[in-house]
Amino acid sequence: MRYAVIPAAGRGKRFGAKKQFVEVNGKSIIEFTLRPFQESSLIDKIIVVAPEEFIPEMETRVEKFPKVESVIPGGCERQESVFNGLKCIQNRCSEVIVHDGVRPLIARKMINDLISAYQEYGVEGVITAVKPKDTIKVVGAPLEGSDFLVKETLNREKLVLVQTPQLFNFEVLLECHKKAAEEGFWGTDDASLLERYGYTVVAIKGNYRNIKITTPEDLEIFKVFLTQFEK
Ligand SMILES: Nc1ccn([C@@H]2O[C@H](COP(=O)(O)OP(=O)(O)OP(=O)(O)O)[C@@H](O)[C@H]2O)c(=O)n1
Ligand SMILES: C[C@](O)(CO)[C@H](O)COP(=O)(O)O
Repeated sequence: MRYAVIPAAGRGKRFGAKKQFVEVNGKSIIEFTLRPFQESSLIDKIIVVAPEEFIPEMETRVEKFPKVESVIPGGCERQESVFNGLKCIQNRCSEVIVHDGVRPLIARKMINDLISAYQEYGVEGVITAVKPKDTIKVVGAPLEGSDFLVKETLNREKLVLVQTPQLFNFEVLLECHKKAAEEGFWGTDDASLLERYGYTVVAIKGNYRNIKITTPEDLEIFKVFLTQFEK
């Protein structure tokens, strides 16, 4: 059984609102995100993770997606929200795709590519990533009046910008989440937990259009990409 766990329990501090519920053309961001999972024949069930006090609102938003098995409460951090999702499908799932609720431009092809790569490479995790286009520097505490003190420049040929969806062997991901919780380790994505505990993760090409709506300008970019998506 292949589940998708969709963490959508963020508070939207950087955006200034719960962006998963923001509407564009009469549809909320979470609805855009769920559609390809609902329509994919390769996904059996979906778990949506929501802020506890917004579970009723989320349940209304997901009514038109019959694959959504349940809407469950999230935690303080994204990692805790995903962990809650994993715990509720324990013993019923062999593979799990984790995808941010606020990456609404995921295409069905990306889900297919991820699953094909997982089957082809036989590794514990497959993620999606794109190459950085800008120069990336490490910074330290700012000098007075500046924003950052520049320390060094990284070789971008060795870097990728990681997206979701990410696909994992369910038991491995659950075990890694348990260990991380015990150790108090917090990763900014799920693959970082597998890396920490010695499992193999490979990356396949993501898509520059698969943006994460984080700050208000991302919503403007989403609207532009959406017009192209729907053409
Ligand atoms: N405790 C949390 C925090 C985040 N998320 C989800 O993880 C994804 C990526 O999180 P992010 O973009 O950081 O969203 P927010 O946490 O809402 O943003 P901020 O950090 O600005 O509050 C989003 O789908 C978000 O809803 C979650 O399920 N539980
Ligand atoms: C998981 C993720 O989308 C990969 O890029 C990202 O790390 C989530 O970060 P956020 O700060 O929780 O939005």
